Amino acid sequence: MNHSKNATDSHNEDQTNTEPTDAYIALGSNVGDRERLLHEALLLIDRHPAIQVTRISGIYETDPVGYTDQPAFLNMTAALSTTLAPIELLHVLLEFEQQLGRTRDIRWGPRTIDLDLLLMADVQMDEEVLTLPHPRMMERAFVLVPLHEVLSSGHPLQEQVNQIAVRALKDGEEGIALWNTINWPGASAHSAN
Ligand SMILES: Nc1ncnc2c1ncn2[C@@H]1O[C@H](COP(=O)(O)OP(=O)(O)OP(=O)(O)O)[C@@H](O)[C@H]1O
Ligand SMILES: Nc1nc2c(c(=O)[nH]1)N=C(CO)CN2
Repeated sequence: MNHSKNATDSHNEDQTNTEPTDAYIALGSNVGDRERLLHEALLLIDRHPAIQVTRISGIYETDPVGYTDQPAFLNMTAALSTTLAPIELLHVLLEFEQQLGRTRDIRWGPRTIDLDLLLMADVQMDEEVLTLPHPRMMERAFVLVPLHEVLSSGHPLQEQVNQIAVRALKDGEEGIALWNTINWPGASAHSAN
């Protein structure tokens, strides 16, 4: 990736944080060309001057959870490095959801793309507009299975995430199966570096 990501870029005028921070996001899609939408979302995110996609997981096909009368999802996760503050990153993700045709009709219902912010360094906050860590992530195998592929070694949640993910894959009861991997330029395995 040869995008300019310096702090003087016009997209960065509101930036409050100049040190890059690790963040983890979950991506989901169950409407339209699901795989293309995930790929488009990653490209939009990586092209943002203050964000770099550093690792991506495989893509998993998953049974719908919560509201079950809807098509299967494709889910994946990505590790990011960003100089944005948490709320700024959330707004960028919400803007990209809009660009990719996201509408909000049924809670937990079908969507072209869902971009959830899971973790951002050791930030903890509990506001309606942004709760970190994501309040439902530890109960969602469709998040934890791909997350265990990209979580940095030594991350405080690594052991817990790995345990749940390995159990979900072994039991085979969570309706999760590896679907594909995205061909990401410069990627070795699932790394986007
Ligand atoms: N960690 C977070 N990541 C993304 N959105 C969040 C987060 N915390 C709070 N929100 C808020 O939740 C709102 C609704 O998000 P969204 O429609 O994607 O929910 P959902 O994906 O249907 O359900 P869930 O939140 O259970 O994943 C967003 O507009 C955002 O302001
Ligand atoms: N399998 C699966 N189920 C879901 C998903 C999702 O991404 N994958 N997202 C939801 C709302 O965030 C609700 N249910």
